Amino acid sequence: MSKSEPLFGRIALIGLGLIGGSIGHAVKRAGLAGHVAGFARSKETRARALEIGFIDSAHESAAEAAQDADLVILCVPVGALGPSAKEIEPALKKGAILTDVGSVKTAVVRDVGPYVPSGVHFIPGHPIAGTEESGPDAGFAELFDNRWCILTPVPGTEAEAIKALTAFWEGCGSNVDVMESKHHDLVFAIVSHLPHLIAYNIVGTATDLEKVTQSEVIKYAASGFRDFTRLAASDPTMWRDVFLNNREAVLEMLGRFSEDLAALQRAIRWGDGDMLFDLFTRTRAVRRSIIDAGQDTDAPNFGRNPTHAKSVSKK
Ligand SMILES: NC(=O)C1=CN([C@@H]2O[C@H](COP(=O)(O)OP(=O)(O)OC[C@H]3O[C@@H](n4cnc5c(N)ncnc54)[C@H](O)[C@@H]3O)[C@@H](O)[C@H]2O)C=CC1
Ligand SMILES: O=C(O)C(=O)Cc1ccc(O)cc1
Repeated sequence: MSKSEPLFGRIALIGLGLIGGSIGHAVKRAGLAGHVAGFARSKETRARALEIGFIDSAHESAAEAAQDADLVILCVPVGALGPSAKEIEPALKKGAILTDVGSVKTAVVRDVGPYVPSGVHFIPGHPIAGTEESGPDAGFAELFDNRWCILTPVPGTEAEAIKALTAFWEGCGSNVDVMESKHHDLVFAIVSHLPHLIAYNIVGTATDLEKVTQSEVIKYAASGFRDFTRLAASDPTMWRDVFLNNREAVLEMLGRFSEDLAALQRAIRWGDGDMLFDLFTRTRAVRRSIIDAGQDTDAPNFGRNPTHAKSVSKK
């Protein structure tokens, strides 16, 4: 990513964890802003963000960080987006773009929408990139490279504002798609939210088993189970908020999933090998399609902080 004329004079990051931090790093890498202002609730997080250098100024209130900003990005858990928007409402300047990075979109339109002053362009967003880590040290500039970022503007949003936010995410390394918020929530219920729920559940079930001790689960964990433990290590607050705020779509997908699981249960009970073989053949092809589409989960930066990877390999 080469540096060019900044797209925005002042950017405000509200929330300085994995996503806020990664945006800060990506902005610095590509020179997308003249100044990056940051807000986090804790003094330690603000100090750490300044020390790492992904923000230029740290502020004790979200409103102070958002003051005079051309682009304000809410990077807090979904349940905290509404209260954060309420807090910054009086500080937002006319013509500014307000966006977020929440994993759920319909609830964000509902919760943030009422606090958008006239003349401010509100465009909900969702970068499809992340890891199981959180906090200011988890962020890294490459997180968004070749990943999708979905924008879900409400009808009537100015095209120029959507264009500017698209250019921003492209500057961070992403490819941008636009879709309707309800559709977004349905798609991500199956490709992201349900997989996390299944991971939380299987890891919970395994560690609850009476006859298999927790130490045996840890000792003999095969790679399939290990993959689930990575997802199940994701931030509890973030994922609680995702499930509480995408309830309908997740329950819809969970209903379908349970029916399909019952069919598998029946096939195993009745020794229906053909059914099992046919399904496993179809699912194997899906993995190949993902890799062919360039979304290779084994790519070096998928779900990995390269800084951490380096420090681990040095040991
Ligand atoms: N972690 C991931 O893989 C991805 C997360 N997202 C979304 O990004 C957002 C942020 O997630 P992360 O950066 O991963 O989380 P994080 O836990 O690393 O950072 C969250 C930040 O929000 C602050 N915060 C937490 N509760 C707050 C509250 N009630 N009021 C004000 N500030 C609060 C924290 O102090 C921290 O600065 C979430 O909405 C999540 O759905 C989107 C894509 C991927
Ligand atoms: O770590 C993983 O495997 C992820 O799935 C990352 C992720 C988590 C939540 C999102 O809304 C988008 C991406």
